[in-house]
Amino acid sequence: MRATLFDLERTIRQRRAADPSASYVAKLTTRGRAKIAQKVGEEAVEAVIAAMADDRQGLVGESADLLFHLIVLLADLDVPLDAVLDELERREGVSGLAEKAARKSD
Ligand SMILES: N=c1c2ncn([C@@H]3O[C@H](COP(=O)(O)OP(=O)(O)OP(=O)(O)O)[C@@H](O)[C@H]3O)c2ncn1[C@@H]1O[C@H](COP(=O)(O)O)[C@@H](O)[C@H]1O
Repeated sequence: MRATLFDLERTIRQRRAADPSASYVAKLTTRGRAKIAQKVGEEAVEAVIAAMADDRQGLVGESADLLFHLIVLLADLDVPLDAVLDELERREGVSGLAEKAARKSD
C-alpha cells in the first residue's frame, strides 16, 4: 500500500514539470492550487455520492480519484506523503473518542 502510494507520489512529482499537453498532472498544476484543491473537493463529494448510493465499485473508483488528487495537492505544497502516513502512524492505537475527550478537557 505504502509502496504503491510512494510510487504514485514520485510519478506525480516528476510529471508536475512535464508538457501540459501530454500530462494531466502538469496540466492541472499549471491551472493553480485553487483548481487542484477544487478537484480534491469534487472527488470527495463524488466518493460520498457513491457511498450513499451503496455503489461499492463506484466508491473504489472515486476513492482512487480522491487519493490521486490529494497527492497532487500535497505535492503542490511540497508536503511529503510520508508526513501524512507518519501522522496516521502516530495516531495508531489512540481511540478517536479518547483523543476528542482529551481535547475537550484542555
Ligand atoms: N492516478 C492517476 C489518475 N487518476 C485520475 N486521473 C485523471 O484525473 C482526471 C479527472 O477527471 P475529471 O473529468 O474530473 O477532470 P477534468 O475533466 O480534466 O477536469 P475539469 O476541468 O472538468 O475539472 C481524468 O483525466 C483522469 O484520467 C489520473 N491521472 C493520472 N494518474 C496517475 O498519474 C500518472 C501521471 O499522469 P500524467 O500526468 O497524465 O502523465 C499516471 O501514470 C497515473 O499513474
